[in-house]
Amino acid sequence: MIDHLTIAVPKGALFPDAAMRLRAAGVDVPDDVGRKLTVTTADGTTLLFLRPTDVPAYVEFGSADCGIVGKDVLWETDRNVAELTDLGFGYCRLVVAGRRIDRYHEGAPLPTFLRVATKFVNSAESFFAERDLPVELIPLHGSVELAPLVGLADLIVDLVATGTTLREHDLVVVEEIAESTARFVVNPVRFRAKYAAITALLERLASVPA
Ligand SMILES: Nc1ncnc2c1ncn2[C@@H]1O[C@H](COP(=O)(O)OP(=O)(O)OP(=O)(O)O)[C@@H](O)[C@H]1O
Ligand SMILES: O=P(O)(O)OC[C@H]1O[C@H](OP(=O)(O)OP(=O)(O)O)[C@H](O)[C@@H]1O
Repeated sequence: MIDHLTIAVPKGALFPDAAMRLRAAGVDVPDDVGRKLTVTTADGTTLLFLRPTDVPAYVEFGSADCGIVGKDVLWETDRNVAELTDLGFGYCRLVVAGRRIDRYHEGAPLPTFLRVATKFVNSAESFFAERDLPVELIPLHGSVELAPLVGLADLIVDLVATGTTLREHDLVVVEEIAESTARFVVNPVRFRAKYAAITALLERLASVPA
């Protein structure tokens, strides 16, 4: 009997490359997801279209057998999913950034009690803790670059891809924390239960160049 897979597919920035890669691996992903939540393809594969940060939850609880998600999301989650491969696309860097005018990137002393705005609370906390820098983290959900411009924070920790958003707001990278790309993740129990179907998909995904 063939095991049909349910795959968690990220919407947003990762969707075009994730869809292209899945199609090259033989999964019939629609071009336009629009407001669709899920589709089942002709070969019986079910696709769930999710906010990227929700992918690990759907995979851990087994609502999806496997999925695609940015490494940056995995840094921030305690969800029990197994990362099987680096898919290579969705490259971006998690960085500490600040206002050019503050010259932190040129070694200007940081305020004693730094305020740092970010969506990446765990990564930021570990980064500053390793450097013994006391910080007050301000968790935000988006438009993080605004925080230093209006005095909410001294620094931000955020993703940078092209660098356009930083440049347009006269912000600069102070330090790089890590690099992120999209990963193929699985539910560890489902991996054993649907080993043949998941490894076949993994091999097809991994054989397509990024
Ligand atoms: N320039 C970029 N900026 C942000 N994320 C990027 C970029 N390039 C690639 N990515 C990847 O895309 C993912 C974010 O996608 P997107 O911006 O669509 O979601 P989001 O709205 O920030 O997330 P969510 O809705 O889950 O909070 C990141 O997790 C990262 O892996
Ligand atoms: O270096 P760039 O190519 O300019 O990309 C970086 C921007 O993209 C992301 O924002 P996103 O579009 O996910 O919006 P949000 O974080 O404000 O939700 C990230 O948080 C930066 O703002």
